[in-house]
Amino acid sequence: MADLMISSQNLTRKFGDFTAVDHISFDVKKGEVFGFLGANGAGKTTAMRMLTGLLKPTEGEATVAGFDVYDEAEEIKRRIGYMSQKFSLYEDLTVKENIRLYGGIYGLSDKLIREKTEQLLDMLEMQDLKNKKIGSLPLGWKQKLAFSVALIHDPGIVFLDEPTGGVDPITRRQFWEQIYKVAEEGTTVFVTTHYMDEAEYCDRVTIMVDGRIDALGSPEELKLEYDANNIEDVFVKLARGAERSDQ
Ligand SMILES: Nc1ncnc2c1ncn2[C@@H]1O[C@H](COP(=O)(O)OP(=O)(O)OP(=O)(O)O)[C@@H](O)[C@H]1O
Repeated sequence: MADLMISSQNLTRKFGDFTAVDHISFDVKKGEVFGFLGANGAGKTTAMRMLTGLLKPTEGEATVAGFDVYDEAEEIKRRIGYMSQKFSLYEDLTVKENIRLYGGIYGLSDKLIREKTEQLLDMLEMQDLKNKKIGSLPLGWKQKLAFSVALIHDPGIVFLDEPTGGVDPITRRQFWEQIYKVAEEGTTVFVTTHYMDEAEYCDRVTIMVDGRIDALGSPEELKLEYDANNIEDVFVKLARGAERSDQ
């Protein structure tokens, strides 16, 4: 049980009469790269918001890093990293200022922030860019930096909401190398994506359709189960029966 970073049983969220997330159940182990797939509107962001302590579930149970999503949301927030396309770095601040800002938000001491800043700039080979405003950097660099900043407080688990949107396949591949590296070091990675090739890089994936988890397993298991050549085929077979209009 100590190795379980997420445990969800029948987690559900309704908005009025509409069920955005419908009784989803799954576990995620420490160090696992867990992919969350689904068409637009399937319920991925709502599920992620419940697991990160930002939104109360309507029913069901879930723990993240051993803490309960209903009563211990603040504990959860302190122990997770979070990166989304929408909430990211401050464009008007420099690379170094962004790192310092997030270090402060996550409660690191000034000394640790200085050390982490140097480590991070070296690791990302961004020393020459440290005084450049974020707004002037290519999207791929911003994503790599946002990912590293989400890990600055060494959380046990990081949630990534469509982290690689809008960049080319080579830049996406480099981003995934960063993901593997932190997973090897023991950090759990929960990632939503709609890039089907990225699903193949995950240890296990779930596919959400109309708020439900319709498939869950390793990419190999799912391809066998659905008699498909790749995850995209699995996804198409499942999504064909979907009802939500915005996909
Ligand atoms: N606050 C809200 N009030 C009412 N309906 C909502 C709310 N948030 C989400 N929904 C609805 O719940 C459904 C699931 O939305 P959600 O954003 O979780 O999907 P998603 O899979 O993350 O899609 P996307 O990739 O487009 O973000 C959608 O039909 C959406 O319109």
